[in-house]
Amino acid sequence: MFDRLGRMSDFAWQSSLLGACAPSVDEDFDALVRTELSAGAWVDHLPGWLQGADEVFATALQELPWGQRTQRLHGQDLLQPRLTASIPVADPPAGLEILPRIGRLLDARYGRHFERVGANLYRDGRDSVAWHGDRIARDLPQAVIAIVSLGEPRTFRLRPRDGGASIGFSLGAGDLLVMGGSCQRTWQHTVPKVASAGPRISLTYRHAYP
Ligand SMILES: O=C(O)CCC(=O)C(=O)O
Ligand SMILES: [Fe+2]
Repeated sequence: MFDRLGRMSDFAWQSSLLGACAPSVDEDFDALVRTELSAGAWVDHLPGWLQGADEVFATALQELPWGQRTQRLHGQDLLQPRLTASIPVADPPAGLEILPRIGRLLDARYGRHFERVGANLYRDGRDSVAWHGDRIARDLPQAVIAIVSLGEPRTFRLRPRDGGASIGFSLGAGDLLVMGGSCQRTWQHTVPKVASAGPRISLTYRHAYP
């Protein structure tokens, strides 16, 4: 797996040279669009919220403690088809000070205290996450999970847990997508495999689940 990661380091180094600008976000969340889903679930999308996403991508790729974890499927422990890392929002690695700034803005807007960032690295189109509701939030009546997308675009899909048509969002560099209400209980989401894709990192902000 690390040769796949190695190739990406070159990509990150190049994009940080090309696109360097100090990262910032729009504090007013102008241009945010909410989609009401069924059963009290909703999803917010704000394209291009984070300016300087390429620099954040490059730093996150270098500095986060990436690992490939296993998941139990049909009685077998299988490697997950993506790399992951988890850090406290308040204490990011050097160069990622934008992460707590984003956390404070999300806290204020969504009325939660986002404590941890779960980062996911989709090295190419073979990496993915299957249909799921986030386990930690599945038993809560209401939960908010905010995702900031970095790197190359990938499709993020949502579908009602009980069946029905899915809806898709193309998440590009700097996009914010927030799932709320009953979304983790009554809907599922996925980032499906695709024939070809460049590397993407998602930063998933999660609050405490008492
Ligand atoms: O990468 C994404 O946009 C989604 C990640 C996700 O659903 C998860 O980590 O639970
Ligand atoms: Fe998820």
